[in-house]
Amino acid sequence: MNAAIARLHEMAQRPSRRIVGLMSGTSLDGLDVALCRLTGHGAATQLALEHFATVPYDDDVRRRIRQVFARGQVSLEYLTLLNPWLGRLHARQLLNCLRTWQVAPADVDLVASHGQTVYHAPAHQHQQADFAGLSATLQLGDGDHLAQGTGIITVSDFRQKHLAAGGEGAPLATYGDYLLLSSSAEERLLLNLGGMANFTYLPRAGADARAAFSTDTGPGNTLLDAAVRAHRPGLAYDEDGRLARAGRAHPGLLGALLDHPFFTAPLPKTTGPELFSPAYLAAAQAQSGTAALGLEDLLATLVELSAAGVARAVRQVVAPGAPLPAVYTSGGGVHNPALLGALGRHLPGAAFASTAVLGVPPDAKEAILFAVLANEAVAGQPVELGAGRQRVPAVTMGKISWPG
Ligand SMILES: Nc1ncnc2c1ncn2[C@@H]1O[C@H](COP(=O)(O)OP(=O)(O)OP(=O)(O)O)[C@@H](O)[C@H]1O
Ligand SMILES: CC(=O)N[C@H]1[C@@H]2OC[C@@H](O2)[C@@H](O)[C@@H]1O[C@H](C)C(=O)O
Repeated sequence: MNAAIARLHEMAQRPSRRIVGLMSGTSLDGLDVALCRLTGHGAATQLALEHFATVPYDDDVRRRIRQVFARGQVSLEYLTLLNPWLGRLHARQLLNCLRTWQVAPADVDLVASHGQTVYHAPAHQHQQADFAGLSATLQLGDGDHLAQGTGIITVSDFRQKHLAAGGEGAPLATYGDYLLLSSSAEERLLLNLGGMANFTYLPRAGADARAAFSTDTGPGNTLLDAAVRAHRPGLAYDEDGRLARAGRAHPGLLGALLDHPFFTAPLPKTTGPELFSPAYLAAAQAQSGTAALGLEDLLATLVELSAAGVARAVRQVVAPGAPLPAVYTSGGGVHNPALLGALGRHLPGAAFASTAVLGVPPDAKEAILFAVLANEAVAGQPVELGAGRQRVPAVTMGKISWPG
């Protein structure tokens, strides 16, 4: 028998596994690395986060990814080269983390690698008549290169199975959120404020699991970051929302931005920077006569847009007058008081807390979720949330690469 298959068989039967989750999100800020001890599987999964770090990308890495990121037309040669290059980069970044943490690669059971999304094309968003009705998504950072570069069996490319089973390839947070964070005490909304904003709705544990699902709600930080970069080259984002807090939202521009069918489309839905791009912003500015708006007012408006997108989606889940579920926030947006303030205004009466109070550090959550998916791929069963009603297919996800 292949030694890697024997190792997989052995680790699948063990009570616990040590899995490192890797996530490189749409903000291109760096690689999130979460070393997890996962005990059990399915509803019995228990998480102990041993270490977490975000390894920042330098300007050269960001420049290379931006050559293809969310672009309709790219050099096919460049894209082909970027795939193994990112796999090797992520392998080196992971090995550096393990060295710092004094963990031997041989003591890690699995790498769970999301890779870098470079294009997300849900059926409702792309305009390719040849592929009408087909959803697709592409993540780079090849798993074989990670396995070969680290010597650790690697699970990668999680989104393809979700697509193959009828989903949009995202959000995948549903599964891990459901397994780790359902509560019998309360209904929950787990709100992730990354480049895109998305949430998972969790009914009370023990109630009808078929109600659990995740959806994107629109932009999170992506347009804020793009505006800051355009007006203040050298700055990556609006630190602590200082610029946005100094501005006033422009109602005409906000109205033009919200006047997009994405915001009224039924849930669940996914999107990305392909739609919520500088071109979308420029069109709304032209329509509202706000092309010359100052940066502070522009950011104040974009913060309102992100919060309004979240609130509109929440209102599609929660019946009018019904109490709002408890909201737990994660992602880089938790560090932006302007965004949190806007959310408070758009969802009055909601109780907000960070996922940290649930034992999941907000910056580490997405990397942890991929470790959970890899744990299910090896030791679990397809997570059954109900017959695909909310496009949450009952599948295990990820492709397995072994070294050697
Ligand atoms: N101190 C801060 N003040 C304001 N904004 C911040 C701060 N720290 C992080 N952010 C925002 O968070 C972003 C990074 O968020 P995160 O790492 O969650 O995104 P991501 O995982 O790349 O996105 P996605 O979840 O869409 O894939 C930054 O680009 C910035 O906009
Ligand atoms: C295609 C893709 O990479 N989507 C990401 C992105 O970042 C946030 C949002 O858009 C979400 O849909 C998803 O990531 C999380 C981890 C998910 O799948 O749940």
